[in-house]
Amino acid sequence: MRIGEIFAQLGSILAAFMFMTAILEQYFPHHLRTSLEKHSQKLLSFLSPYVQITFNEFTGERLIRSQAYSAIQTYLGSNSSAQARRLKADVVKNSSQAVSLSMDDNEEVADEFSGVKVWWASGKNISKTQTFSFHPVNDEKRFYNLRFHKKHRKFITETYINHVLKEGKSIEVRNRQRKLYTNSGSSWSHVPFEHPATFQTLAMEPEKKREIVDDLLAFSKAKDFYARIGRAWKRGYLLYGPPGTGKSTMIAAMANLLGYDLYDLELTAVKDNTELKKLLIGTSGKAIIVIEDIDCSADLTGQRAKRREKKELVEDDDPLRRMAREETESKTSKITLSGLLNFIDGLWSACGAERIIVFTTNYVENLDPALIRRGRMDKHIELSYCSFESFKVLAKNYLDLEWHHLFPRIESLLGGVKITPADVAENLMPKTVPGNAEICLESLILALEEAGAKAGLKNVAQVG
Ligand SMILES: Nc1ncnc2c1ncn2[C@@H]1O[C@H](COP(=O)(O)OP(=O)(O)OP(=O)(O)O)[C@@H](O)[C@H]1O
Ligand SMILES: [Mg+2]
Repeated sequence: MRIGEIFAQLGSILAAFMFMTAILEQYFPHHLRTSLEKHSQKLLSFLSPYVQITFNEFTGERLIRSQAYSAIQTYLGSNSSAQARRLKADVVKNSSQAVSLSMDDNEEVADEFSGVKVWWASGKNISKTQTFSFHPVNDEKRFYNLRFHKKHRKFITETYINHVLKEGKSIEVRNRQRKLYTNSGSSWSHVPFEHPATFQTLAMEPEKKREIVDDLLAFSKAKDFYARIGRAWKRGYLLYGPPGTGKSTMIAAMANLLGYDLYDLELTAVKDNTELKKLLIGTSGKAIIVIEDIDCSADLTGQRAKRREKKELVEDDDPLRRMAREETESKTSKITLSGLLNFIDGLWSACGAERIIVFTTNYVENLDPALIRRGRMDKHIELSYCSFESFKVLAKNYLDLEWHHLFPRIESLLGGVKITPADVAENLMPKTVPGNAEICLESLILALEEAGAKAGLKNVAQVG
């Protein structure tokens, strides 16, 4: 058939359709028309081998945006931008992406999963109820239609839809702008979390690094496991080691690896256990809660009492006022170790999921064994002085060097000197523009020799 004939036939079909619609509109009352439409649709779906499932954008009477709809939208994102002819671009709040693309209304894209082909179509209903308002009311209700062959019904409803929702949600998590929370009083305030640290750039022995990464990834995927064994989905890490060995850097790398938010809990700013409770309940899932320098924080009571005494002496010598203040202050219970442990163990279990708590300290030996026993702090990680393996990571990061003729000298010096990765990093910072690797490595060798000489002097003094 020639093109012209095809168009002519299409035209006559369209004309017949319009004629029928006009007749229907004119001679059939509204309710008859609706029932006719319904029956013809039923007939069509009876004859069709395809099944269709609709996912509406808004659910329930309070018109809450459906999580399934937004997960599907995200899931279809890459498919849509590759297949659909008309796309919608949106600036998404709380997302690290500049714009997100989704298919426009009345577009269709195909998807395939485990060899089964399905089609997703987007559409919108415009509500027919017209209410008078000074402000135009947007009554569009969007939806996605999932169409598939009826022989795959079981697979689609039991496996495919779950896969789409899970994948969509995890893409949402990966794309969202993560936050760094800090506490003031009993509330959190936040800024965007933009620390660039990754495990790749963290200087550490490769096997140890691998083990930590595996542990974190296993945790993040273990929702069902934790549910099955009846434990709260949380994990505690204790990072210990001298200043400048990468504890804080590792926490940022953890957050970047898992896509979690960071809550930096400053215990010295928390008034009492009630405030602590509020703060911890106020944290969301997919979060790392960090308490840095726990050895200093555990001694809170003493520090605060001392600080208060000093302040009172300076600020207030009216005995009546001082007595009144002392009375109110003695009423407020302070943070105690048991308050903290309660959360880590018990209360927390009841009020949330997928949380990692990280404690850091420079002096692990000062910590109360009750605080760090396994189950509370599941994994103890020592960050230590710079080894040659760690140095190689830093050399790659800072100088883009895999090997250099000065490396053997540095290796032998590192064997006998304690230097932190922070100090090594400082020496590897470019000193000229453009950077010169040799100058940096020589500056590091000098620093190592000086540190070696100092340590030698100390040893001699000790022996003497
Ligand atoms: N293991 C490491 N890998 C990569 N960089 C590191 C490492 N350790 C330290 N650094 C560098 O040194 C700086 C200080 O490190 P970081 O703040 O992580 O140390 P820290 O162990 O938390 O110290 P502190 O005990 O004083 O809090 C970081 O900005 C980072 O650039
Ligand atoms: Mg730190």
